[in-house]
Amino acid sequence: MSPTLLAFGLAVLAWVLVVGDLMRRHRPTWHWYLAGYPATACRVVFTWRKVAMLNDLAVSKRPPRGLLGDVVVKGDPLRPVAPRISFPRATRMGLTVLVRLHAGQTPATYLKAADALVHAWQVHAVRVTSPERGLVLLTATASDPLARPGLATAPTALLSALIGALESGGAWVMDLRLVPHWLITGATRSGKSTLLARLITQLAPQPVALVGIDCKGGMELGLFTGRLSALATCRREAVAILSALVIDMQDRMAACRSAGVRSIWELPDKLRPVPVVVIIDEIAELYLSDGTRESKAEAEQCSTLLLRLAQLGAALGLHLVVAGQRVGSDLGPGVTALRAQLGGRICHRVNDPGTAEMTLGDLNKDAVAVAQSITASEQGVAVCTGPDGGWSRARSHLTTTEEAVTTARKHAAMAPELPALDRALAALEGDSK
Ligand SMILES: Nc1ncnc2c1ncn2[C@@H]1O[C@H](COP(=O)(O)OP(=O)(O)OP(=O)(O)O)[C@@H](O)[C@H]1O
Repeated sequence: MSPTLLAFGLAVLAWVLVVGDLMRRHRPTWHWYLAGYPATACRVVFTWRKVAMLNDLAVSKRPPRGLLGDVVVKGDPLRPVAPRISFPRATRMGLTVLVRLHAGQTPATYLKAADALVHAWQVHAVRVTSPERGLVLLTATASDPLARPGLATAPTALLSALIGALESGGAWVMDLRLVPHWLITGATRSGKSTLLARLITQLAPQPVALVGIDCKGGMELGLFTGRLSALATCRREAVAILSALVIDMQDRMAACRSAGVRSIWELPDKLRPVPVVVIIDEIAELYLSDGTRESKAEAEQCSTLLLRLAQLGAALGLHLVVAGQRVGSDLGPGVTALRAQLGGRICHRVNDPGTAEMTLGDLNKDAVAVAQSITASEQGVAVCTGPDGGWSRARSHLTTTEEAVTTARKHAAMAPELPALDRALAALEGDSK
């Protein structure tokens, strides 16, 4: 090889590794394609064999036991071969590598090695999926796309809300027609109320009744009073509202039965009752009791009513969005049963592993670990489940208090009247006088 060619080759390599690395750290997308990607791709290709060996991804073609005379000898055979990989393919946020599994390997081995890959490739995260039997797809993201998420867009649809951006750069959408009930958890200041505010501002312009249950004295959901069809600010009011909703649910059932349909969506437009979304901020307030008989009875009533709504409400246009700092079976016997009915899950930063496990553990174990790694500075970042059963990191769009109040005022006239709920709240006032 001529010295000029060699010098040119070395210069290109140096540019890719040094400049590329700098740009990768502070990149907009074009920098990533231009420089960050070549540097990371080189790192993937050149480190693959070593990383595979150190993380037990490489397998020797020789058997781990052999005959020495009449003696069977066991041990690690020499020269393990790293699995074959495709050339790293650039994506907007990072790169992907397809790995062909050795016979006998499963994606679980690669899941365990994901952390090692993050360090070896110097990227923000590596996700492991298996798009096809025998193949594993390693998706590396160069830097955290949720640090400054772009404004994602999504088509508008009834009962569908654009919440924010997914780690993949796509839109984070909560579609209540697809997933009727949701559980949202997160420690204090993790972004739950902001997410609820975003949900309400998205649903506010739609022909949907919004009912708030905020037993923290209505401090969070009180901002939306104008657009809410009813608001409960203490557990007594919550019981009244939930009881009225259960009666309304029975009326809806009767309407479906007499029309010979199985859900309100099959009813003709004129007969279809308005969909209702019940938003609960701080579920613990509904379940905790101070030990008195009255308080215990109230908590049990709440638990039963919520469970009934969750079990039967989906087809009848009654949806639950339940948020809480901590969700565990210690809150009450009904909590685990309710959780099973809340198919959509969103887990912000949590203080105890139990809450992350309770929110995501029954759906996906890897998601629990990722939720636990969310830091206090990542407000609004959460792990959310998708309609396909998968999960993703995501960040809600920041909805300011002013924005929330303005939207609620603007669409106040759209709030459908729910006379049964008004009557139930008025009866309570009458009783207390
Ligand atoms: N998506 C987001 N992007 C940026 N900042 C956010 C986002 N969501 C929330 N924050 C910031 O985090 C702060 C706390 O959020 P929020 O009040 O929603 O937390 P919370 O979980 O409801 O807390 P608490 O349980 O104490 O009410 C907000 O004031 C806001 O500044």
